[in-house]
Amino acid sequence: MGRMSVRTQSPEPSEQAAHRAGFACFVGRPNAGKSTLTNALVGKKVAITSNRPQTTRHTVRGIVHRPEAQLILVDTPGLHKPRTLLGERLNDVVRATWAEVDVIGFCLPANEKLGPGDRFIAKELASIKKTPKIAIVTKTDLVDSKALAEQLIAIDQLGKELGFEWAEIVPVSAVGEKQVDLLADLLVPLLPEGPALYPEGDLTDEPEQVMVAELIREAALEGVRDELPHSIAVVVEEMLPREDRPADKPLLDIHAFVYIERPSQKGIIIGPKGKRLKDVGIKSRQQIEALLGTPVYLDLHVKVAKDWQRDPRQLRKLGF
Ligand SMILES: Nc1nc2c(ncn2[C@@H]2O[C@H](COP(=O)(O)OP(=O)(O)OP(=O)(O)O)[C@@H](O)[C@H]2O)c(=O)[nH]1
Repeated sequence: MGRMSVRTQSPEPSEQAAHRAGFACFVGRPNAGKSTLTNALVGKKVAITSNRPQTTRHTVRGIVHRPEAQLILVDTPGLHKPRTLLGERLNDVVRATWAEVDVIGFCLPANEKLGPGDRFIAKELASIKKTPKIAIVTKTDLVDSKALAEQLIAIDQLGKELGFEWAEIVPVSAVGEKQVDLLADLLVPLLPEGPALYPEGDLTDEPEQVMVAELIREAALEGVRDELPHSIAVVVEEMLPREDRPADKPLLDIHAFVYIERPSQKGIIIGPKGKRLKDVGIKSRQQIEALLGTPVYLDLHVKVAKDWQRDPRQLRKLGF
């Protein structure tokens, strides 16, 4: 076996390191732990996580502010074998993102053997020559040290097979809060020198409407993912402060549509006597209020957008 550098310690900071700022994105199979890792690095919930694949439809950025650097995380949807027009568009978005960032973090769960899905992504990565690639072994809390060592070797080997060297191979656990800071330490030197690109305190520049839509979508999918895996889209039509409210009692009116593909799915979303939709409304309203820090009146409507995953006009309307 040739040289393999697996990091468990931070590099020594040099005396007067120049300020750096730039973009990183995490790629990897669905469920690889990208969103959870983004949240762990940023320290606040900005991306939506779930235990089911492909919830990260939109590019969500989290920003790590440090005295010596600003690391902007771009969370892309998972690259996957396209079966629909939506799938193809998503893959285009992913590749465009990869070509623009300063460093790519390839997330591979420690507890799952490398598979065809990983190789598919790794091959695509290999074609993006100039961007440094860090292999991030996620969920290390789920395996013992022997299994972890085997995974590290397999990942090193994968890079060699495809003709490139990982800039680093870093084992992390976002849930166990292990080596997450180290990962940031290793990403920062790969960023270009330059001033901060965002004001301190900014955690995300994702338009609020998109984040609100994601929260509603997440709540709407809760418990019915098996029945409606990828058939829900949420569009926030309007977000306006209610007029004539006293300054100390503001209210934000939010009108949103939950799109489903078929009329038969309406019952699943709405539930008996509308109870389920009501619960979805209550749950997502609480999260939106926490996110935006203001009381919210949430108005949800369910609409059928037939086969929206295949129709370019619908896709545009839904922001793809
Ligand atoms: N034990 C453990 N579980 C983790 C860790 N990181 C993520 N998970 C779990 O793995 C599942 C997937 O994590 P996500 O962060 O949603 O994965 P993702 O790659 O963003 O998934 P997509 O949005 O589907 O692409 C969730 O159930 C997480 O709780 C970790 O460090 N340890």
